[in-house]
Amino acid sequence: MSISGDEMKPGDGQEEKIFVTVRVRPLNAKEIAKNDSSYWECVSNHTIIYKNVKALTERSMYPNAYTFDRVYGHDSTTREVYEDGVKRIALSVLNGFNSSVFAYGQTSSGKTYTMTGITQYAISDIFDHISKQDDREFMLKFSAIEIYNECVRDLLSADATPLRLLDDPEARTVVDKLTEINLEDWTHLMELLAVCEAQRKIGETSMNEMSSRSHQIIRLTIESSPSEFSGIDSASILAATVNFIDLAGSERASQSLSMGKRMKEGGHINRSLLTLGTVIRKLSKEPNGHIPYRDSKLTRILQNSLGGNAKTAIVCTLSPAHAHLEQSRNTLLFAVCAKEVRTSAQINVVMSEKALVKQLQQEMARLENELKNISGPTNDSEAIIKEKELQILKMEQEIKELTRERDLARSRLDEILRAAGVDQNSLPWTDSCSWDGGSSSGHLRDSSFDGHSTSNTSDVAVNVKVKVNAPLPPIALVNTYSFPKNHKLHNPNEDHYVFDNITPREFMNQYFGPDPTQEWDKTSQKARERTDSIDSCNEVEECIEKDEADDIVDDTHDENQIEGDFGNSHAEQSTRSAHEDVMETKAPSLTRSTSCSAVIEGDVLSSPVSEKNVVAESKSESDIKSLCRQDSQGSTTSVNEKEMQHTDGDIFISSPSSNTQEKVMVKDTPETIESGDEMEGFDSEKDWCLLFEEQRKKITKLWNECNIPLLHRTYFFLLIKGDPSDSVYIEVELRRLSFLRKTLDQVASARALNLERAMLSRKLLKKFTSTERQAMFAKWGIDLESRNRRFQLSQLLWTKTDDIEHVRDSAEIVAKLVGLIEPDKTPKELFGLTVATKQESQSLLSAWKNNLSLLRY
Ligand SMILES: Nc1ncnc2c1ncn2[C@@H]1O[C@H](COP(=O)(O)OP(=O)(O)OP(=O)(O)O)[C@@H](O)[C@H]1O
Repeated sequence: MSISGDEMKPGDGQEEKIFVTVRVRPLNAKEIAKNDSSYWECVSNHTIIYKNVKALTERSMYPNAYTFDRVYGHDSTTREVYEDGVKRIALSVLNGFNSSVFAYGQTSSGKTYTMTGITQYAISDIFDHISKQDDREFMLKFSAIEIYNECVRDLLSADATPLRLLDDPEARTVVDKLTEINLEDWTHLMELLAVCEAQRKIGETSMNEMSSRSHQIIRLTIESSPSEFSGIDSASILAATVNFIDLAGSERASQSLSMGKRMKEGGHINRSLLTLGTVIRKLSKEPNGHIPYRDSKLTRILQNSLGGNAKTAIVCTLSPAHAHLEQSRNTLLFAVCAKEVRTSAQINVVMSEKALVKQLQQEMARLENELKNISGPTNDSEAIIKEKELQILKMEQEIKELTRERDLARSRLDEILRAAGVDQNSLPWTDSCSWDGGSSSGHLRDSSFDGHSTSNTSDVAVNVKVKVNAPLPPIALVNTYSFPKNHKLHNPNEDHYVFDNITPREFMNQYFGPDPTQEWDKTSQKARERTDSIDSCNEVEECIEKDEADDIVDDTHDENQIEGDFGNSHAEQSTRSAHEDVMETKAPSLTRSTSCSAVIEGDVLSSPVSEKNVVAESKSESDIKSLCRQDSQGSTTSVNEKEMQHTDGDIFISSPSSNTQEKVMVKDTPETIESGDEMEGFDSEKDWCLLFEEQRKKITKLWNECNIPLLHRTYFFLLIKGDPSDSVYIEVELRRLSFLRKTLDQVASARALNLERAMLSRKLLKKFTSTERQAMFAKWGIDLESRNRRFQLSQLLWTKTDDIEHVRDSAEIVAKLVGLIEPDKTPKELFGLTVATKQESQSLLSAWKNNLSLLRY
């Protein structure tokens, strides 16, 4: 491949000096006729001297000897000039290097003569070289311009319109709209050269009958690529140009005798050559300084050849005539400067246009991928589909989980109701289609949850383990529970209602009122803490009137009673301990009614049942004839062992065993207990004892079942004296506990049901967008800020979505029915839900349309 041994890799700049040769033509006929003689002699291949003896003896400002890369005398041939060095430069184009060969010299010095030969030799060699290359494919493009009077003209075009010079991105000057012809063969070349010669401005001067009046540049662009990659778009190619430049000759107007047009031409020629000389001089002296390439069209076009990416050879032609000595010396001075100029040629590897497009496309694809990685999929529809698919999977998992939770909740509720003896067939959820027909649904429809506040149970403790004695009507499960009046909605926003991630218990508390049982454990714990510490018995102290002088009660017997009758082990211990401490350290006197009131009206229990009413309905204490108390060992102690005294309405109980007295104030009882009537209403003391034991067991059992705190048990214990007068308090306690157990059972059942429904309805509502929900609620007149409305909504949705597997379909159907879905959109598009077919959707729709009325109030 290598033509001249200039094998280089792309990008490796090869810096080298311009190859400068000097050629002296022979004397022409006119010069011979004038007896002129040649004083220039090439004394070697590199040195030329001025051999005029007279001149050698003169003190001249010009040197007499000049050395260049090659010098040629008058007898040299153009072939020799070409072969010795110019050829290497010119043919480097075949290796991908830009190259330039141009002739510089005064008019009629032989520039055209020399360059014509060099151009043809070089192109001939190029053809010859290409013909020998089997492994590469070549393409030659031929173009030609002339610079005439500072105008660029296309020599291959009949249009004489000057062409513009443009700067490409790599700061190279290109000729705009220049004709480029694919060179086919030698004959084609000759034709083109002939065209150029015919087009070029040539004029007759006194010095040259065929004087070139313009600078001519013939450009050959050679592109080559390996044959194995021929036709492959991605193959890279070598592309370089070789310029053959025949400059116009400098001339002296006095010598050329030019006038008018020729004088003008000469002026342009000289100016452009002067600029060329300045550029060469500066490049040789100050290559890094400012180089005035743009001062002329010639230097602009030759910029790359003179100081850029090219290999350059200059042939300086001399006229041997003595008459042209000054111009010859100027030419030699130009040559001297030129040989110091360095260029830096590098292989030009360019992409084919198709390869370039393909490379750009690949780069675009890469950038798009990077963009996707940064901003996610650009295809919105694909992203939405993927998101919806994920939502479907998540929803299906939620449905499964919800189904499991519902089944668990239902089984627990069934268990409770079964234990309570409730007819489960009468419950509303047992028949999802009984909205209109079933009595339970009728209750639901008519129920007003705000208006059925039968009891304030917010402070009632509950641990639902009891079974109710009578079947509870289904509606009662709902109606007996009402929202505490002081309950505030934390956030009435319906989205919050639907999407908050609160737990079921928090959810119920927030939207259906606080769980009346939730504070109970705290209260119970609080009670334990209070009874565990004497210092914390403030409430007891409030109930005790201190009277250190008298009214000391011997509580030894009572302790035994607590242990045996009313306390569990913990209660026995803690209560006794507290009571002992109270008795020992403070010697309190107990105010019976105050203590009872504290228990009834205090923070432990607050029953809507009036104690006075209960007492009024109870058996009169005066009817109780006798009573007894049973100690922990089962022995009985007669009430007669105590002496009861009445003073100003106070009852003092004396215990023989302790010689202490207990002062009991009875304020709320309808009547005071008369001494001597203790056994009234009882056949015998034994009857009282049996009754007392029976009631004691009931109370103890209810205390445990209702998880009554120890504080209350302690207070109640302190009320009990062991005589028939206790029956009033025992009766009250039993009624209160029974009511409590029943109420809490109802509350628990209602809450369990409501929770289940609320959670399911919330699940259903989540199928809709916020806008859809708001439109739906607005259409149905549902105000979520109303607790009642919200509850009704949950009941409605519950009824419509009894089967959890239908929740999803219900969401779609409901949306369709309220006209929220655009007719041409499938539910899947709107909700991302899995509905197998459109037919399935339509069948579901028609099925639900039949129950359209059910969806409206
Ligand atoms: N080396 C040479 N041997 C024989 N004849 C030559 C040689 N060089 C030039 N000539 C002849 O000299 C004449 C002028 O040459 P040429 O036209 O090439 O000069 P030029 O430098 O191109 O002049 P111009 O600048 O005016 O165009 C021509 O007739 C040409 O044939």
